[in-house]
Amino acid sequence: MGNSYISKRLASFGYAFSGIAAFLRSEPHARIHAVATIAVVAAGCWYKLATQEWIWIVMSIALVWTTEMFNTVIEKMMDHLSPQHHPKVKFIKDVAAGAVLVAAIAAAIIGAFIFIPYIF
Ligand SMILES: Nc1ncnc2c1ncn2[C@@H]1O[C@H](COP(=O)(O)OP(=O)(O)OP(=O)(O)O)[C@@H](O)[C@H]1O
Repeated sequence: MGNSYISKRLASFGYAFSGIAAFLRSEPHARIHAVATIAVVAAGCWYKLATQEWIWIVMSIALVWTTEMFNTVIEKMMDHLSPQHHPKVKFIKDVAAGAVLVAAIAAAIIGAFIFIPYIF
């Protein structure tokens, strides 16, 4: 019983990782986020950020990735459930896209607060 519990939990991790891989493979936006993430982490290492600064950077990166992943899920779900044009689908997709924009603006502001003093 213990073994089957652990193997089920491991399988769930496997599905979650394959979800991340599928997101990276299928979505051009995901690859843009991956490049941006690598650039920000490289800059953070270059400027030797403090622990508090890393915490803000990691939270910002996670916020942008999670909102983009949920936005993709909502888009795919609506395309599957309601392929025809509908004002409610427009509202759902636009609000989901707006959530990504809010996260991206917040991440850009946090990035500016952290990196501008190092750069200048
Ligand atoms: N079924 C629909 N009914 C009404 N409006 C829609 C519908 N599908 C898309 N739209 C409108 O088109 C916009 C773009 O939708 P789409 O699903 O192509 O997202 P996208 O941001 O272009 O996605 P991606 O670039 O990741 O493919 C939506 O935000 C919405 O305004």
